Amino acid sequence: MTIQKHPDYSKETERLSYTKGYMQAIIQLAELNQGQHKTNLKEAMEGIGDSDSSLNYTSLLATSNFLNIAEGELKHLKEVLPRPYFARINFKAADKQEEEILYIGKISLHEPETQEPIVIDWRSPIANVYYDGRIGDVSYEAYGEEYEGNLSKKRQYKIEDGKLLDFRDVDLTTTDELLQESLAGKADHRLTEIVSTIQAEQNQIIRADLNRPIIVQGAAGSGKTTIALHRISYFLYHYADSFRPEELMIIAPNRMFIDYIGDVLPELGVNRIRQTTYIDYMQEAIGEKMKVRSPQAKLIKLVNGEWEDPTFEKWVSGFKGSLKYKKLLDRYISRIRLELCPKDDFMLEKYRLVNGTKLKRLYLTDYNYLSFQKRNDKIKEVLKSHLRQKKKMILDNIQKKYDTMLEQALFHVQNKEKRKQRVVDVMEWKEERFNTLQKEAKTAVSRYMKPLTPKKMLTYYKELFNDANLFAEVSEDILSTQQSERFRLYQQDLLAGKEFEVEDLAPLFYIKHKINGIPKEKRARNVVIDEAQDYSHFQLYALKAGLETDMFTVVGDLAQGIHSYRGLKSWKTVTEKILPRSNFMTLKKSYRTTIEIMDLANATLQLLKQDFPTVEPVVRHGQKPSFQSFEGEEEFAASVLKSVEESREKGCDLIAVIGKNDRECAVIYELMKKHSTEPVQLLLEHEPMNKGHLLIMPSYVSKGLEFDSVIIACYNDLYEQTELDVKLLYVAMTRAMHELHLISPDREKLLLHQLKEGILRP
Ligand SMILES: Nc1ncnc2c1ncn2[C@@H]1O[C@H](COP(=O)(O)OP(=O)(O)OP(=O)(O)O)[C@@H](O)[C@H]1O
Repeated sequence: MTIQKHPDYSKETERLSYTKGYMQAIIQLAELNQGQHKTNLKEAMEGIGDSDSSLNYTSLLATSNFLNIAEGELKHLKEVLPRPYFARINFKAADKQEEEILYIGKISLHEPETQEPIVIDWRSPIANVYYDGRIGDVSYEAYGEEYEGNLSKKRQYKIEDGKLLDFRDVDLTTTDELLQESLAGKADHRLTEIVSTIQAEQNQIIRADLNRPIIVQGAAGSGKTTIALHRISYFLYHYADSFRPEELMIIAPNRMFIDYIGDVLPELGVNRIRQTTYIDYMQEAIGEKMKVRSPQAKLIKLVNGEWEDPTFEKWVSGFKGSLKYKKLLDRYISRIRLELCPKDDFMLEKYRLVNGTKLKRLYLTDYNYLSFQKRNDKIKEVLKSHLRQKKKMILDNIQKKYDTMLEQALFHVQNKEKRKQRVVDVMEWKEERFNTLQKEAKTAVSRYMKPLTPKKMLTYYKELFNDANLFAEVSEDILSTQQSERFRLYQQDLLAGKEFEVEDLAPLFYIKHKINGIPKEKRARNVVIDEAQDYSHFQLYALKAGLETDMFTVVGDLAQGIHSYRGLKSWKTVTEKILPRSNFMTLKKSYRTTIEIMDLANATLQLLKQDFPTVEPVVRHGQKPSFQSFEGEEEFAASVLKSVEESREKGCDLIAVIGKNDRECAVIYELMKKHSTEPVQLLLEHEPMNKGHLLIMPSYVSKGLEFDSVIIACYNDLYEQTELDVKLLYVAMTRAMHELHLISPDREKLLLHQLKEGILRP
């Protein structure tokens, strides 16, 4: 049946043009308001969207005043105009007679007079029943109360450029066709908003308790990044009155990611939030000029097999990311605290102004919650205030003493000459005494505070490794004597070269927090961390401590943990020790990849010792992955080109050739430049992609990205059955949305020989 023949078609088209007319009117009015042309409003109104009688002048005027729209909102309204809503629900609240028809879109609009909703926002409490509720009896929560009702219809619309193209009702029996259609789309629309097709398991995460941290373990392609961004939008909607977007910070793995998400956030009505990478943020917050080695440097060396002693190098990274290292630093910080803590009495000449014990107590107990620098500032204030009060008293006493002396001179010295001399002397002594005291008083506080002022934070970090005895003491029963000394020398050597590893940033940030405090303007109240499996325990802990909040949204996938030598191997410590208030949730379905590709990726994952759950692809079929072997350069190039051609024929735009490492990719790139007729781009870092080019990149660079078609090419550097190689292969496979091709000298080089028959195309 064509949609035009649907009995509701004309009602639906009328509704659409009514909504659009209303929105257009508001847009024009808001623009008029903004232009301060209110005087001619009435004339200007003539001819505006008057197709519907309800758009009368008064109602619009009220709306325009009521909606004295901010520029950003107006822009958003214009953006949603071509698709004012995407779904509707028929809902009868338990306490009402009438069923309501509610249209769901990306903004909310109400009739100003009747307050009847024209469109409700997807983030509003009642919209939850669209995402969560099945047809029938449902409930939703709003402002702490539970509301019940009956959902009799869920209808989805396909509206493009303001035209109604299709609509269909969703119930228990129909699969979600809109989702299917959306997933069949192209990769260059990646990370668009998915408000119309959010799935129940994803909805639960978006709407999970906003006052608690959340940790999401989500399979590759399960929508972690997408869902994190939607949760931000949901959060800001709910706390619009009490939370400024600037107080929310997304920490993305690299700049490329920020470009990606940069497109989606405005579509979700989210502006002005902070977006940064871990390294950028750390450097900014630490506030010292530092040379930090590339975060990929270690991994690349590891993948290329270039480490002299990989076991030790991995151990160093692991240790620096562990809470044991935090414990070691805590001991060191404790010593610094004692060094900086006031002990002596605060004196002005022979006068004791403040008792040392009191100052010590203030520092160690009362100001315990503050950084050392801030405690220092407070102590300084205490000293200054005591000095101010007591100086006057001391000066008065001196004054009295000399007055008495003067009196004695005047009345008891008989000899005139002697008396005169005595008076002059007393006056001079007094002045001298006053001057000395004043001078003393001027510098008393700074003299007292000088030895208590913290050194530069980087100096402290370096000193820790330069002093063998000190390090041995603070590492006692944390590291063995041998480990301790080897680690100390490693660090000493590293820092002598004025370089830091990424793993040093969390310790430095933590020390800065304890010693100087992280400046308020650098802190955030709510933090979103993507690709969290690449973070270490200490990184997460330090962020929580330094930002002084546990309001974190942490999303990641342990199966893609290619940095697990420094990162997480399980979520246990994070949920139990670092973010104990958190909700832990999982996403098991993959929305990116076809069943056939996911079968292969799952089988590859099973080669690992660690037991990762099988990822369930949503029902979307495609071709089985292909495998081609080759002999020699010519055959290799021909195989890649054949895969590219096949993918292009299937309509794939974004195609990536993924090699194991940068070495391999450089070779493939040269070969492709020679043989391919299309332009080729080599991506060794996270840099902007030239869409329309054939992209060549190492497996670790592909993490977090997605392509219509992926060609995994193994020319020289084979994948071995190690944890890292299997994960790299898994990451590469799960980048594919529609097509996957594998090329290597033989199956073994891609670990395919271990897989059961039938997974690959014959
Ligand atoms: N409910 C949905 N409706 C439509 N598309 C979706 C939905 N959920 C996820 N997707 C799509 O699935 C793809 C994967 O999403 P996303 O990149 O957020 O996943 P991820 O879990 O972060 O992946 P990875 O860990 O592999 O990088 C994207 O193209 C996204 O648009």
